[in-house]
Amino acid sequence: MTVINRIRRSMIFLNTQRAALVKDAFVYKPDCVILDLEDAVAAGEKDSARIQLYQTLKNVDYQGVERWVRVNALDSDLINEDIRAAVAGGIDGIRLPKTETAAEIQAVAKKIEAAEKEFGKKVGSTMMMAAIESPLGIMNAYEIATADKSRMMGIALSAGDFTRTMHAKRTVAGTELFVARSQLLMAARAAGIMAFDTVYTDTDNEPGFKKELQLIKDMGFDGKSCINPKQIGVTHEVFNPTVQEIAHAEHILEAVQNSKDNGVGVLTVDGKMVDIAWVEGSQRTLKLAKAAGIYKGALV
Ligand SMILES: CC(C)(COP(=O)(O)OP(=O)(O)OC[C@H]1O[C@@H](n2cnc3c(N)ncnc32)[C@H](O)[C@@H]1OP(=O)(O)O)[C@@H](O)C(=O)NCCC(=O)NCCSC(=O)C[C@@](O)(CC(=O)O)C(=O)O
Ligand SMILES: [Mg+2]
Repeated sequence: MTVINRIRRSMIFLNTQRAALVKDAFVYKPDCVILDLEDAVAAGEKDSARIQLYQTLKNVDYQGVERWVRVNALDSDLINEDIRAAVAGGIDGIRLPKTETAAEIQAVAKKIEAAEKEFGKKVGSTMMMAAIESPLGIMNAYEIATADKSRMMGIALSAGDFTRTMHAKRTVAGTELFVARSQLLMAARAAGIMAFDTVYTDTDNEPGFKKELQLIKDMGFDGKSCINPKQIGVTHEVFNPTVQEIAHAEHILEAVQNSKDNGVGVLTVDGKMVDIAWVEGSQRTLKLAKAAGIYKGALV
């Protein structure tokens, strides 16, 4: 699956209403940018933000940073023009906010296909991701994740709207998000697509942000939606495999290979039991490290 064969630790929201924010965001080296036409843009500025979006996509070289557009929701009267401008500008993917059903993904995929045809783009070349922001969306996460097997790159949790619709309160521990995070992750893994965690709004609280990053990395998320450039470096730092994780993964792959040659199934590596079930995770660690430019070995 080519769409997920890429590292996406950080996706930073850029408010398309503000030219100064969108024109050189690539200098912060995020893995992806999300040019926002939805909630960051004031109601009276939607048309000018969309024009700004098109000009940006046409004129700014994002230097390899993947470019996504968060369009307005399917039930808005803005989404058709949002998709046309994004596709005409040559976007990599569309992020649909407030997704609740597979039918919504299929309806948006049709609109994207129509825009690809209208603007002479290869049909199927625009990826999609769904932001899930409500209990109904969480209940339908697997159907959403599998609604379009060729376009869907990932699903993302959006905690601001999720806690609103749950009548819940964001807490430091994140207890209110635990089930939603787990269910969204399981849906993504079962569908074979990527999973992204929600934004962290307390931008001056780096220790708190780091703790949340460690939690979601350990749970299995692929990356995080960000809102401020100062969140990018720390996101990469936490998501990148550590020196110890890289060394341990190498030891496992070498030891399992040797033990296979010697007819041994279970063994001890760095003091811990290991068998064939550890191989895939170790390969993933090394692939991630290679994609991040911190592993040059030949084991993957
Ligand atoms: C929070 C704040 C206003 C703080 O501003 P401040 O200016 O106080 O920040 P400072 O740190 O002082 O900025 C230092 C320098 O960086 C520049 N700079 C700042 N932010 C930048 C950025 N994003 N990109 C590039 N550049 C940036 C700034 O211009 C300055 O440049 P300079 O003046 O040259 O030094 C600002 O960050 C911001 O607007 N963030 C994006 C907010 C946004 O898009 N929200 C919508 C998406 S969430 C949502 O909708 C909820 C969700 O839907 C989520 C989901 O779906 O997942 C759900 O339901 O949960
Ligand atoms: Mg939201």
